[in-house]
Order: sequence, then structure tokens, then C-alpha cells
Amino acid sequence: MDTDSTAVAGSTEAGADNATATAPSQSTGSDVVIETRNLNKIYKDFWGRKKVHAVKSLDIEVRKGEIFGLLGPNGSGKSTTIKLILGLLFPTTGRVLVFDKDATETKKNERIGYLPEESYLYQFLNAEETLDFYGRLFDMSGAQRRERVNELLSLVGLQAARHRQLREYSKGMRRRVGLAQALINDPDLVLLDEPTTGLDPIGIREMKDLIIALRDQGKTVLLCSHQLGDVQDVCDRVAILHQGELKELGRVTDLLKVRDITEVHATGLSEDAKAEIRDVISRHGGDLKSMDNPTATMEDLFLDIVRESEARPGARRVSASMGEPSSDAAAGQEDAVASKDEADRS
Ligand SMILES: Nc1ncnc2c1ncn2[C@@H]1O[C@H](COP(=O)(O)OP(=O)(O)OP(=O)(O)O)[C@@H](O)[C@H]1O
Repeated sequence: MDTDSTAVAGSTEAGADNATATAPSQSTGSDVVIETRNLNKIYKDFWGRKKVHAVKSLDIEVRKGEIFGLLGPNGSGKSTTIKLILGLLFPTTGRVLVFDKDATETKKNERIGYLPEESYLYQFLNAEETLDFYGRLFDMSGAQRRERVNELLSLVGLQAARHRQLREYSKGMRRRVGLAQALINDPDLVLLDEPTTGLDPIGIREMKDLIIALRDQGKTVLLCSHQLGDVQDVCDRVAILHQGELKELGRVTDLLKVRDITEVHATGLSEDAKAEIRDVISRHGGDLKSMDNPTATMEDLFLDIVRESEARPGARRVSASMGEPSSDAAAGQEDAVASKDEADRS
């Protein structure tokens, strides 16, 4: 954790930026992978009477090479939208186009990988047999399957467990084999429903890195998740649904920007320099909201501790603050402990 950097957050009229955060940018047309046009899905009962209007007049575009997040509370229509994209459901009205073809054309699914919320895999097959089975469904040759299965098992970190039956797998391992299965056909578009469910913080970090790696390979990723922190970390753009309606759409960085606060991060500032900054903010009519050391995320802290424990097994000295409110004195104590730890190691 960097305790030497100072974050200043001030609010000024001049700092306000009134640009709208939500205007979808113009698309060129050719880079659109998924397009929904005035899409509606009404579930009906046995007698054809309207039961639930699950998706209402939805217009979204997912572009090539982006990670697009579909967010919304339970029952907001995310899974229904994914099923419409896969062609597993027919729209009541409106259209879904995937790779410029109607979503009901099943041929386009050859270019899609899908990780459902729950993967129903054969529990008595091992990971290698499972992936080999799915490779056969895509008519891959024996040599192609062997190469692809090896590649995917390495990618999702299951090489060592490749010969164990899936019924012995942990939740996180099952999620990873599910992802490998979704990638067997080297798809251009990957649909991920709650990809981080059941994973521990290390697994979550790895899954997020994998999703980013897929985008870096030029693939398009659409993901649904309730884990908003994960969505914030990986998604380029998000759509937020509520009761089937689109409520917000835009780039994550734009949607989350607090427009009337200016943030400055600096290292090596003396107390005099900080006082001068306070003075400048006040002279320019700004209102200093905070001037403090930034905090790391809980994920960074957790991963640092696990990596350090793996590199240096044995008892680890816990933080000196022991949950007390932070103070300069406590920070001094932590520094002292850190230097003692360094001395103990060397
Ligand atoms: N087969 C169905 N028949 C009738 N109603 C359905 C059916 N499937 C879903 N619904 C309803 O449609 C609405 C949207 O459901 P959907 O599963 O798409 O939401 P979701 O956003 O994926 O929810 P969750 O986050 O819980 O997975 C809900 O009111 C749900 O009860």
C-alpha cells in the first residue's frame, strides 16, 4: 500500500463539467456484434394471456472488442435478454441481430461461447474428457481437440486437476471448467452469466484477468453480474435494466465520474506545500472536501497478504493498528513494524 501519496479532492464551479454522461456514441455499423431493436419479450400463460413483460423496448448495441456489462436487480430481464441473443427464445416484438444475422439463426451460435449461471456438466467425466466431449460437438479433429483442451486447461488453471472427476471439484473449479467449455470453439463473442459466482478473491481476480485477456485477443464479451465491483473493474460499457426497461447506458468511466470534484494525487508533499494547496483552493473559491492518504481496495490488501504468505510461509505479523482508528502515531508504529519485519527477513 502506498501511504506516501496524498489525494486532494476539491469542488469548484470551474471544475464542473456538464457534458452528458449517458449519450451513446455513434456507431459505424460494421463494428456492432449484438444489436437489439425495440426488443420486447412478454411471457404468456397457457391460455396466451400476458404474464410478465420481461423486456421492454430494449435498444442496445454491443461493439466488437468491448466488455459490455448487463446489470440490474433480480427479475430485471438480464437472463431473458441473453436467451433472446442466443435464439433460445423468440422476441414478442422487435429484433435481435448478432453478427448482422437474426438471433434465431442458430448457425451464428458457432461463433458464440456461453457460460450459464449454472453449468450442467457430466459429474462423472473429468475436465479433459468434458472438454474433449464439447470439442466433438463442434466437429473438431482429434489433434485439434488435444491441442485446444491443453490450451484451455492451462488458461483456466486446471492442468493439475485434469484427470479428476468433476464431482470432486470445488465450486470455483467447476466455474473454471465451465468457462473452458464456453471457449472450446474459440468464439468471437462470449456471453458470461455471473462469471465470478462461487470464486474466492484469488479466483475472482483470475477470472477478471481472463475476461480482460479475452478482450485483448479481440473477442467481444457480454457479462451479467450482481458483483458491481467486478463489473466496474472489467467492463468498458454497461447497460442498467430495471423491470425490463433500460435505465442507463454508457461508458463506465463516464457514468462513475463525479463531475464537480477535482482529484489530485501527489507524492513527496511537505506540510508547507499542503498548506499552500489548501490556500490556493480557498483563494479560487473552491471548497476543500478532503486531503488525505488514499486507501487501497480490500481486494488489493487480501491478494498482497496471500501472495506474501505463499512466498514466505509461516506466521505473519498482523497490522499494529489492530482495528484502532488511524492516526499519525499508529502510522509511525506500522512503519516501525514494517522495518522490523524487513530486518527479520534479511
Ligand atoms: N419462463 C418464464 N415464464 C414466465 N415468466 C418468466 C419466465 N422466465 C422469466 N420470467 C420472468 O421475467 C422477468 C425477468 O426474468 P429474468 O430471469 O430475465 O431476470 P434476471 O434479471 O435475469 O433475474 P436474476 O438476476 O434473478 O437472474 C421476471 O419477472 C421473471 O419472473
